[in-house]
Amino acid sequence: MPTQDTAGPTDRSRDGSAGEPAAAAAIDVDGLELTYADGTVAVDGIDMTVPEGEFFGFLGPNGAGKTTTIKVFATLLSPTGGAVRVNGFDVRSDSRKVRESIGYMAQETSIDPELTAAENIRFACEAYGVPRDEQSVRVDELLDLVDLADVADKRAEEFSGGMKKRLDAATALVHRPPLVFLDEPTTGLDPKARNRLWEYFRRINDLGTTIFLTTQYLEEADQLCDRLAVILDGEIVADGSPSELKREVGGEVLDVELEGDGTATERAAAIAREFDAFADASVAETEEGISVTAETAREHGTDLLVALRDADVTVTGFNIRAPTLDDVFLAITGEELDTDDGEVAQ
Ligand SMILES: Nc1ncnc2c1ncn2[C@@H]1O[C@H](COP(=O)(O)OP(=O)(O)OP(=O)(O)O)[C@@H](O)[C@H]1O
Repeated sequence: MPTQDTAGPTDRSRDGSAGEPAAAAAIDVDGLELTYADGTVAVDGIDMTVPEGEFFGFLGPNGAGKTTTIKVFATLLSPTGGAVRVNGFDVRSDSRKVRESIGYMAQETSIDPELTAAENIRFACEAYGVPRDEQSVRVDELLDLVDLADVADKRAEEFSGGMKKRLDAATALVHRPPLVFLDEPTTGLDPKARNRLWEYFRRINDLGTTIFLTTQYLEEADQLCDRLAVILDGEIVADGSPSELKREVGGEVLDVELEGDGTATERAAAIAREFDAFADASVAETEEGISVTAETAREHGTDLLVALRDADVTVTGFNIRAPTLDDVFLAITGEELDTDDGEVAQ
């Protein structure tokens, strides 16, 4: 987000024209709505507050409204309803100040493949108005931060997908913004490259930077985020820390593996739903069989297995475990989060 004069590295002053006091929230959202020109309601009245220093996750399937929301925060789209303050500045009336105080890593990398790693960062320094005499130090610092110092003089076109993403993350940090937006930064990366990026994001957050991350990967949200919100069809349907959300699912999960086709699964699911010992259970059909989440899953799990056997359903395996974020998602939406991995890059 190029600007001429940026806020200094540690300058978090709020000298907005209205002279507002310093806000403790990095992001404050009140009734945000975003309807596109063609009438698509992408964001349908969301409220949220992200305190400074937090690692916040915005989780949802494709098309839920994550990118639209992040674009409003980064002032690339203007809200059609509600109010949003970022680093204390209003996104409508103070958009320049918002842009100066944030870093934004978009879904598509913004690096120039013909430039070297160091040149890409230096270019970003110019674009963000980092003073010339500070640029060399900044370039070295950031190359170190994302472990690209040893390939500083290599052209980005020679880099793997994961290295390009790391370089892209570095370019979003040249002006040392207190808040960084990461829009699905690991989509399409293999697990190893993904893990490495997580390390850098943790490092950036440990240095005090607030992070707002969108992801369709439940494990990513679970591993990284202090708190998260789940968005579905433009509305926030759950929020809290990963452990709070898991607790809300209630009880434990009994996974039952079944022999046979979909008919056996359907019958088993029907039996589990009507099973008296499982009040308020949620039952999902999975690839292997069924998953039953209930307060009494541990206590009465074997009773269900007996009931299944009595109904001639063959159980080939079972396991009782604590809920994961997948179960949270399943409980909220009734569907597993279908992640479209796309191409896999190293
Ligand atoms: N420029 C646009 N004009 C009209 N509708 C749009 C536009 N951009 C996005 N949408 C629609 O708005 C809704 C939310 O899209 P958005 O890209 O914000 O979702 P997302 O959660 O980021 O998904 P993805 O992971 O696919 O990017 C979708 O229905 C999408 O088709």
